Amino acid sequence: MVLELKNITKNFGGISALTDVSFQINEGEIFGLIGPNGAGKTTMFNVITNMFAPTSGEILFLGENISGIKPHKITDKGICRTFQNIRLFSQMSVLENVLVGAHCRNKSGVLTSVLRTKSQKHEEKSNHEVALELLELVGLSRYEDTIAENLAYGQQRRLEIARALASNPKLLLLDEPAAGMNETETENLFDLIKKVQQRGVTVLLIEHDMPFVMKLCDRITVLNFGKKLAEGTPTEIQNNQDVIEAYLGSEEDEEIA
Ligand SMILES: Nc1ncnc2c1ncn2[C@@H]1O[C@H](COP(=O)(O)OP(=O)(O)OP(=O)(O)O)[C@@H](O)[C@H]1O
Repeated sequence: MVLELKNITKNFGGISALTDVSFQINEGEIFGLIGPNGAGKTTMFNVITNMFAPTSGEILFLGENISGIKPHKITDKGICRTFQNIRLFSQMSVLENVLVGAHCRNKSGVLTSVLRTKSQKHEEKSNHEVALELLELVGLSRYEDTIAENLAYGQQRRLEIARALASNPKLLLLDEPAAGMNETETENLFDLIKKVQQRGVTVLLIEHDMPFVMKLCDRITVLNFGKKLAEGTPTEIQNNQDVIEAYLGSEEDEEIA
């Protein structure tokens, strides 16, 4: 098991964003976290990455309790995320963006950086190789020198995934990766996430595009008003009466089936 969330509750003042939510993600799964607006999905990502601590509950990553660990240490442990809004270094090149992500996997400290030791030069070389390989994976090889902000929207999203993968995560969290994408971009994203899975990375994603989620995910947890409403395979979720009612009752323009 890669991730185990045990009875997670998160309160913001009087608001309970998450109430007693538990679920587990197995190694190699693509796991979907869905639910109407305000259901608590992003809060769950923030709790997993320790942007803030849960009010109560436990997070186990590869069997280790990671509650309370600093966010940058979470990356070292092997969890990396993308955000709802694109957060690239817009004035840096495509390759440089991925190299920044690769920096997290380095062992060199400040002194070795200054002295440019043999081991650091070796690290730089291997970072460069890894970055090029990841650009190939996400289909951006020929844009390595392009300034990130000049990429098309779907390409920027794929670059974010390459940057996240550069830290060599075991678990990748994707927050609405298909948001704002056209049909072709969404299809490319689908293929990319499958390839990420084939590399042995476990994926947890939040997504509102229901056909995309249902086709892509191995299992899904549904949140509603901060509580777990259902969990199961895409088929089980699509046929779950509580889920259907929650979505029919929401004001969103999304359908579960
Ligand atoms: N930092 C915060 N401070 C106060 N309230 C918050 C904070 N973050 C989230 N909330 C509240 O927690 C609840 C859950 O929000 P959250 O953003 O996790 O939902 P969501 O499922 O990700 O929604 P969406 O699909 O719209 O992104 C909401 O009522 C929200 O207003």
